Amino acid sequence: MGPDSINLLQTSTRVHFSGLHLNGLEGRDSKIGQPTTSTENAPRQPFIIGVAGGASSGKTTVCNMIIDQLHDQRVALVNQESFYYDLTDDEMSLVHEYNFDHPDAFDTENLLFCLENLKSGKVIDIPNYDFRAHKSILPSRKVNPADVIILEGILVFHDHRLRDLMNMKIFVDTDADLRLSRRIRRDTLEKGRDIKAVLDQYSKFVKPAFDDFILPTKKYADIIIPRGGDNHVAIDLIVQHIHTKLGQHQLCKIYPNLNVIHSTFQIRGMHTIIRDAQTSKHDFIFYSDRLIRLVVEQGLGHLPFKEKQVVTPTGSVYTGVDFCKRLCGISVIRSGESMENALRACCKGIKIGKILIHREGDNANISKLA
Ligand SMILES: Nc1ncnc2c1ncn2[C@@H]1O[C@H](COP(=O)(O)OP(=O)(O)O)[C@@H](O)[C@H]1O
Ligand SMILES: O=c1ccn([C@@H]2O[C@H](COP(=O)(O)O)[C@@H](O)[C@H]2O)c(=O)[nH]1
Repeated sequence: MGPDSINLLQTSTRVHFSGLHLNGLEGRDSKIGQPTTSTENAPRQPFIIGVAGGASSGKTTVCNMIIDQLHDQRVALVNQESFYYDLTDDEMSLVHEYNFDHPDAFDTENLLFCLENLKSGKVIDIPNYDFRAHKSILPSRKVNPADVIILEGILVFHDHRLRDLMNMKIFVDTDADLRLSRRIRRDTLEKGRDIKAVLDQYSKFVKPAFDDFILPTKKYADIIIPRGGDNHVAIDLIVQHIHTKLGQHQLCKIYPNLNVIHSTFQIRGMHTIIRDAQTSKHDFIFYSDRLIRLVVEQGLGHLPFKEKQVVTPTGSVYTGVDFCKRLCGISVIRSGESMENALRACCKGIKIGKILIHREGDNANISKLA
């Protein structure tokens, strides 16, 4: 662990807190949300997470739990095992002698190439590695650009170029006996291997590679999760952190008093409809009105209020707030007056004034007529 670690958990020498280590995460992912240009269309840098740990430690389980909780974000999952080199015929004939746990078993150059392309917003083709054939088969898997990219695999922290691409590094730390028992169960039941072959591979390659290559990369982790998918506290904290980083909208960096409404599938769905060239005028107006209503409701939430107590029908006192009085709306003529209906629907009896912003002649003098 680096000297700048923030410890939220124990090692033998550190404070025991909750089941999670954060090693200098804060301020690290400065690439996220950094304004490159001032427009909303500027491509947002995806948040790249690396998830490493021994075989059968629960990496996939942890990734799936994170993905489940990031429901309103676009997430791309990339497995390092998709990038195993194809075995040659000679290697196939001696497959029991092949070390699938050595860093050289992976085509790391291709993995880097794919990840860099995905990061820059391109659709990528990921090889489809077949564990029975020990080679990639067609068709490959298309992966679309995403807000969050998760790279999972036993050795994803081994190459510094991969580590450098990551905004967050997670190490799933599960006891060796549990990893072995899960591996025996998985390889015998799901992969149809016999138990002797599984144990031989484990003692010959899996365990030595864990000690020599995987465990030494634990020091690069920002977060170490003991007990993998059983550690709900750790996963909740990770998801919260990702949400915070993704929530830092580009424009908020430039305009600190800008409030960006939290996105949901509903909101993204409506944006999809109003951007679609095929959408009818009727639907465009309907969904624009719904979106505008959300903006108006959100805006009203920022107006001042004062505390107010009321007596409920059951006679108890409820301490609430009173909306501020003397509100009026100003509608800008020629902007389509698009927010008027929503404002009237939200604020009973509100008075709405009109303002015309009018350009006179070619000298760009702007006068306001109310
Ligand atoms: N917390 C857990 N409790 C019980 N079984 C688990 C747990 N986490 C993972 N497993 C099982 O262990 C096996 C390996 O888990 P997986 O998440 O695929 O690990 P990895 O991706 O590290 O190989 C799978 O069969 C999975 O269902
Ligand atoms: O053809 C293969 C390729 C890999 N393995 C083993 O898989 C694990 C890594 O996968 P996890 O999902 O992280 O468990 C690794 O230990 C390899 O030994 C294989 O047996 N055959």
